[in-house]
Amino acid sequence: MTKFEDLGISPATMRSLKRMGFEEATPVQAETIPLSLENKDLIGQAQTGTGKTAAFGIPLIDKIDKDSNVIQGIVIAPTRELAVQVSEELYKIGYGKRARVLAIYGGQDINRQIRALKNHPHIIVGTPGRILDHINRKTIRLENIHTVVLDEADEMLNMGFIEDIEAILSKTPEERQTLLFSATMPAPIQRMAEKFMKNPQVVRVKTKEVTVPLIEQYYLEVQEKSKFDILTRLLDIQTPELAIVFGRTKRRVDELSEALNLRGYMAEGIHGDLSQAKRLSVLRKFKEGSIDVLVATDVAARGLDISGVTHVYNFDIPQDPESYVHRIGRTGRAGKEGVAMTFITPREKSYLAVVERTTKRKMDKMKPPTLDEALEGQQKAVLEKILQSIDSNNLQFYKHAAEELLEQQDATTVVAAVLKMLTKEPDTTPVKLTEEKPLPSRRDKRPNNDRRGKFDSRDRKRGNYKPRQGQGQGQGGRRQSSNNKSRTNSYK
Ligand SMILES: Nc1ncnc2c1ncn2[C@@H]1O[C@H](COP(=O)(O)OP(=O)(O)OP(=O)(O)O)[C@@H](O)[C@H]1O
Ligand SMILES: [Mg+2]
Repeated sequence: MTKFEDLGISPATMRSLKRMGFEEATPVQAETIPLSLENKDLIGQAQTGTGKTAAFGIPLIDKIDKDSNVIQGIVIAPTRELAVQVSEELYKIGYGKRARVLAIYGGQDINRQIRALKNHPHIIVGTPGRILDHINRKTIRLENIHTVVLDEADEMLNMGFIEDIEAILSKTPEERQTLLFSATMPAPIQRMAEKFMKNPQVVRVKTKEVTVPLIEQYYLEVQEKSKFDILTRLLDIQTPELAIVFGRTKRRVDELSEALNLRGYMAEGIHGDLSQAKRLSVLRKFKEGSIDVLVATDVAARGLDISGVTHVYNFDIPQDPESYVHRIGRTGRAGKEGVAMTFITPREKSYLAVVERTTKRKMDKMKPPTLDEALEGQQKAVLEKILQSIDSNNLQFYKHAAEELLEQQDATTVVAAVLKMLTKEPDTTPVKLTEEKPLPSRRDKRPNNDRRGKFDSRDRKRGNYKPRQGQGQGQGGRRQSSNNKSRTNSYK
């Protein structure tokens, strides 16, 4: 275990860390902070939820000249929600030093951002499209930048974002420090990244698995049309504290959240077509627990740190194995446990092996639960609640009525009636879900014993390499149009 004191961090930042309750550095922090303080370029790859934000944030803040009124560091993140979250964490890290951090992202009034920029932030955290807008309007100047961070670097350098990133980097000084962080770093992306960097040190925290060992991983073989009933049964049995259900498209997310509400779950959806105000309010409600199921496209797959997420359900298998790693990484964070369940339709079965090859871990097969099992699950949840209520020992007011009832009926009958009343019977209200096309079957396209590498390159040449559909990262036209381009990190 490494103490922050031993990493060469300033007393002002140490004060912030103390206030945040950080006692020891996580492995990725211990390895990268000293290098970063020496201004080395870095590629940092470490599992989800292991503190990469503070790994780049602590040295970034520490190197700020507080008395200078220019922008000195810039962090680029793929989604608006992540930009907000990272800026909040940097604000906390910079609290001791009184560093000024500003988030600028699409969907927020640009004039408001221009006014905020007049307060001379030291660090900007933003999404690529909006940062470029400000550069073009000359409302931000990057000539005094000493550090550029690409959070979720592989996502930032995939085909959808690369042009924006190149444009931003070209406006920063040559001698800048460039830091790239992500839980995944496919080799082609890493090679591309190194072009932007000077002798980058690659720090990979040595662990066997790409995913977090504390996340239990299951898959269920299901027919497309039975997915929804199975999802609700799982929710009834597993009774997550907070759950995220990932769907492939925006339409899917809308339909799923509506269907969940019809069956009595408190669910809301988040995707790139919603207004920014709506996106932030859904996320806030989820964090506060006033909704307990968040239905999301991959817009919520990366970086979001929401404590209390105990379960992730991949209602649709993700479009690339990296996305699987990030989606399930919304649970099992900062040493907590989590459960991830992935639905696989018969035609998509070959993708399972690809995901497992990427994560270097086998998923356990789970049988889809039956209605009776769902009922049992709900009953168990009620029993637990009753036991909790007994523990809280606040029952005096009810005891007289209980005694009267027990004079008329035997105890087992009374308790059974109470259980029946409290148990939510599995709801089978019919719902409408448009069927989602399965990912193209890998087997169908691979003639004879052709190995995957060949399949892959041919597929790419034909332009038949599936871009992500409809997840809309909310970067405005730029991102939308680039969505049609192929990604470099899809299933290989
Ligand atoms: N040294 C530390 N001690 C205690 N908690 C920490 C420490 N470092 C980070 N954390 C907390 O751990 C959680 C996860 O951190 P963070 O979001 O930076 O993970 P990440 O590695 O960026 O994950 P992802 O790959 O999903 O983006 C956060 O709530 C953060 O505040
Ligand atoms: Mg992160």
